[in-house]
Amino acid sequence: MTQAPLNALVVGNWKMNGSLATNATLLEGLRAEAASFANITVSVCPPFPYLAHSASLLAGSAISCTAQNLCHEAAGAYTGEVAASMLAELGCRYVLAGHSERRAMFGDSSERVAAKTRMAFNAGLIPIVCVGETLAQREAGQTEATLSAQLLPSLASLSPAELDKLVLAYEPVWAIGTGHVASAEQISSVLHYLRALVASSTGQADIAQRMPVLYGGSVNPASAQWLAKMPEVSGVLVGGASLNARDFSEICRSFAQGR
Ligand SMILES: O=C(CO)COP(=O)(O)O
Repeated sequence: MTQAPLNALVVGNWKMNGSLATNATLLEGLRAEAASFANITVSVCPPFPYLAHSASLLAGSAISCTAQNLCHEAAGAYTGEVAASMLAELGCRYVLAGHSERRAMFGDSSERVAAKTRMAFNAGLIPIVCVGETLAQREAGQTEATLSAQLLPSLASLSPAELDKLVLAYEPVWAIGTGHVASAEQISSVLHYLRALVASSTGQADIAQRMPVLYGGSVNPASAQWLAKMPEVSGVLVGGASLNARDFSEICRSFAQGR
């Protein structure tokens, strides 16, 4: 398997946490450390109401904002939803699509995630499509079938140019917020499978080989040290540890030094 691109991507998913005051402290702390991870791409995902504020606090830095979700339609009568174009206007570079919490709690089917992926590309955003199996699915030997069913609809409508920009995130549900990081062997096997799946379903083997695939699930400064040394891991999607400037900076630094 060819090595993933060297420039790692580390994304901090704040989920539904934060306030104007704590976000300012967190981002100030990150900016103070940013020089130590300048050779990688770092992005944070504030909740929607804080995107503009966070983007203004990050102005002039290399750290970007990613949105946690987007609407599956472009505009119109979708009360409570946020369009991709709005996120682009606020300066978001990436947007998560299909996070397991959205799939499990908010009805994001794989077809809906595919529509969100399309909306993201239409607005010039880069979608980070998240996939991951539950413990029951893993124990039943259904990991690959689950990931395939989650991902294939999103791949179906993409042009080769779009496919070449797509980012995937493998987040096993049983590893999220549990303190239980997947093993290097488990991650390696799934990331290999995902790149093979992209290659076989799109016919774009070269793009599949270089497609960035992140790992997420209880990443902390200690696990980031060995994750950063895995060539097939293009970066990480960090939840809890991204709420602490020191921990998140340390994770970013591991990837900056490991590349
Ligand atoms: O869901 C995640 C990131 O999107 C992972 O969350 P934790 O790092 O808190 O396990």
